[in-house]
Amino acid sequence: MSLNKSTPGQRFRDAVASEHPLQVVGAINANHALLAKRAGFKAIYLSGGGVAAGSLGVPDLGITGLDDVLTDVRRITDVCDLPLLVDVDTGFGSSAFNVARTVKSMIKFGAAAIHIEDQVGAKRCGHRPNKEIVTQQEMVDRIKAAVDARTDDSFVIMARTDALAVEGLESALDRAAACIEAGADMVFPEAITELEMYKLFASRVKAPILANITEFGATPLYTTEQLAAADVSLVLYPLSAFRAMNKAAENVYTAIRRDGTQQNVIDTMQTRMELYDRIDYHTFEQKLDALFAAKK
Ligand SMILES: C[C@](O)(C(=O)O)[C@H](CC(=O)O)C(=O)O
Ligand SMILES: [Mg+2]
Repeated sequence: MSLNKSTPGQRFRDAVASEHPLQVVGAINANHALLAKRAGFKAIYLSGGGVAAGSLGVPDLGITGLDDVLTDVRRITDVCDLPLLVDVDTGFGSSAFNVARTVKSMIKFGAAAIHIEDQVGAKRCGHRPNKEIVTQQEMVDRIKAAVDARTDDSFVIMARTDALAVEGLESALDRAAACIEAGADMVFPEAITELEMYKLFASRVKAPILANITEFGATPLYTTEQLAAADVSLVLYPLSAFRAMNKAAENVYTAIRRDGTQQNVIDTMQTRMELYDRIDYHTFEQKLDALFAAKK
């Protein structure tokens, strides 16, 4: 792992400044973080829906707690120095103290940025019907609490608004502007349905805008070229590798159960050597051998 002395937050800001739009890709675990780095991404993401479905096996409905997410954050930041954007849902608790605790913990565990949203505590996935949101004032208070709790000024606070689907475009634009006024660094307008909308957010808030290009949702799969033209600064692929990995696992389970052997799916597998290469197995092994040799 290469050593980088700047803070995770600063590295995230630098990445946003250096790539237009910055591709931020979901990494469901530490192994995927290494794969994302190897593929050339400059920033990675820990999805709330991913922690829920992947680590806990439950839906994205506000069931996950702060410690569940922190465990995955620490595992990722322990092995990968790419700046990590973390989905903290509604902040893990309704008071300013809860939000403050969430922010402080995220910084401590090595995250670079969080996004915090304006849904009610019993939240839903942003691309599902019947979402409910808190008042603009309550959301602004969440942002103020988050900004105030920062123990590192470079740490990025991104405000997500789910208002478009609930109250419409004007409300979503107002909320985004109010969050930036309250000190948020970037805006994540959720479940956008038309490309031109991003431009409206960008010109209204004068801060970086994130486009959530999640599959099978409300937002078309816009390309980086289209998003750059719509003044988008960051593009998120939160669960793409997770969805592919799950499908691959299902195929393998089905085949082994059906055929009594894995021979028909062996070509779909990462080999032992590929795995060892991705996690740097041989360097660890050499260190171990050297240690034992020194003791002899
Ligand atoms: C970005 C998101 O918040 C997530 O948890 O990854 C989800 C993604 C999804 O369910 O596709 C969301 O958009 O609500
Ligand atoms: Mg989420």
